[in-house]
Amino acid sequence: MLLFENDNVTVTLASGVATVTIDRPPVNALNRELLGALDAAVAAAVRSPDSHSILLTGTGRRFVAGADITMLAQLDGRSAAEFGKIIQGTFNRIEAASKPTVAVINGDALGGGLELALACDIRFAVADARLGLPEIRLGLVPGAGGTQRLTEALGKPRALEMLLTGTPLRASQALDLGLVNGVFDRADLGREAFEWARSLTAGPPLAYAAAKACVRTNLTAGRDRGFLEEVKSLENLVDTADGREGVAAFLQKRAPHFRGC
Ligand SMILES: CCCCCCCCCCCCC[C@H](O)CC(=O)SCCNC(=O)CCNC(=O)[C@H](O)C(C)(C)COP(=O)(O)OP(=O)(O)OC[C@H]1O[C@@H](n2cnc3c(N)ncnc32)[C@H](O)[C@@H]1OP(=O)(O)O
Repeated sequence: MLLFENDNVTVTLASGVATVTIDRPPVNALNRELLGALDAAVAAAVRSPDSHSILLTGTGRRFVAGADITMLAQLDGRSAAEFGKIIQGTFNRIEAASKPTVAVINGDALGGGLELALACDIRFAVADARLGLPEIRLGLVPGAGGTQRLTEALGKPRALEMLLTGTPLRASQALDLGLVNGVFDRADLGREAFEWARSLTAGPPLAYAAAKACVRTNLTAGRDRGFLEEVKSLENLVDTADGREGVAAFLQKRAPHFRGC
């Protein structure tokens, strides 16, 4: 089932999994039009009552090779800052999506491409993918959240090593460092990622959103606020049908049936 379609982005829905596919040959480079379409596509996936998890991937043998450098060359300082705010906004909305998001890294994820993957909750990569932030080699710095999210993911020394050298990680190195959750051969990546996402579809949507909010609160407002978010989430969840259903199903020794309310 097709949830969204435009020149460069489509969203299909199958078995409760929405798949957002970026298609802008030759390397899925990001420009304003693609970011607008990506924003609308992810919003459609989040809005659909039939999607319970969201995959983001690219066509061809590259995930996303970053912002469109040809477009960047036309920018001055003010328009560069404007573009930075646009791309940060899109990626922040992806990070804040109420449903689990999975980056299916089907090839090189460089610059804005890795920044997009970093905005997702889970990352699976194909074995020959490279993941890096080469902006320093352009005399720039990542402007779509990469300096923040890479540091959160790897810690300051490893993040600065990647930021200052611009040298990408191979997928196996990214796995060893915990930057990705899994690495697969190209023939297996799509199926493995889809099955992982589908495994979540019978789960409790409200609790998924709450778990993501708790983690995000720690990252944005600190640990103490994160503890408070946990307590607030439990207070809200326990008064929902799903919050009662999970415990009742356990005590009745049956599978729970969560309905997202
Ligand atoms: C002077 C004013 C500057 C103003 C700057 C303003 C900045 C504001 C930014 C705010 C938001 C920041 C977002 C983000 O942090 C910034 C970025 O993402 S910068 C880009 C980072 N990415 C890269 O540096 C990757 C560059 N590409 C490569 O390393 C290689 O191309 C590759 C992807 C590893 C593939 O290599 P190859 O297989 O050898 O193939 P080619 O190199 O020949 O490429 C094939 C084809 O694709 C074109 N291309 C590749 N990458 C890009 C790209 N990012 N944008 C546009 N086009 C790209 C390449 O030119 C080839 O085209 P062809 O020659 O065939 O027409």
